Amino acid sequence: MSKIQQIFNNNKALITYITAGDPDLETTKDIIFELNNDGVDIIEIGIPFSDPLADGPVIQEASQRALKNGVNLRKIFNTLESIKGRIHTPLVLMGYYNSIFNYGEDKFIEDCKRTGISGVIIPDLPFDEEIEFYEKLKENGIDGILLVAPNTSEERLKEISNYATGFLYCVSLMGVTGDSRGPVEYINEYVQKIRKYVNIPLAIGFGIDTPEKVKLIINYVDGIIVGSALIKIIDKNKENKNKMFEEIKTFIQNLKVW
Ligand SMILES: O=P(O)(O)OC[C@@H](O)[C@@H](O)c1c[nH]c2ccccc12
Repeated sequence: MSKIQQIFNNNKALITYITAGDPDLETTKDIIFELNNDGVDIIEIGIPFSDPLADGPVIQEASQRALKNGVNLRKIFNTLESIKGRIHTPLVLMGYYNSIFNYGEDKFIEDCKRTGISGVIIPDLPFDEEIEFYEKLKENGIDGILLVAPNTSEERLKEISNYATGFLYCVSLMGVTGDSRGPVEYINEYVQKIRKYVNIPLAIGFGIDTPEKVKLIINYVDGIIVGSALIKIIDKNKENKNKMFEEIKTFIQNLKVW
């Protein structure tokens, strides 16, 4: 059982997303330590990209800020290398396929392994577009985390169940990240449909930004993913890191309603 899957043993998981290099990589490092100490269960680290199709304005802007700072995958891996062994929370790298393709798939996998990355999420790379890549990840002990959306067919869920590892990322609505309409009222039905075919943990993300929302959905799922709301806290406090870490701590504590 992978490190990620173990997290879900008798435990609901709080998964948080940050964009690497926003506001800068040194701060990203400190934020990772903070989240690690605050009891976050899995940390998603986003590779900034110029054309982030699935992202709403908050994460788009975080990406822009990071890119302006010259952040790239090589520098992200260097940062990860420097904290290796000091973080117990599993780390998941999330990025668009273009960044990984340009970096080189094999080099990417090697560097994930070298820096202790537990999983990878590539929202624009369905498993059957690059089966070999996903198999290579698995051979190297890295979970290739797949996504489903409310319009994913039962046929497709069946196929996905053969490949999905770690947890399944269930997008809460047809939209982009940070869409505060999510999660939707049909969460119970949505999750039950998926569970008919998929027997790994289900985590839901997109639009989860308050403890009230978490309370509404936590009983149906195995984990929740929070991104934009955290990015807002980081951006708002970028001139005062102590305040940033204080606010992150409180935010995380309040989200853990279970
Ligand atoms: O920002 P939100 O609405 O809290 O959703 C999580 C999301 O940010 C994170 O998992 C994510 C960031 N970029 C993505 C692209 C596709 C899918 C998911 C993501």
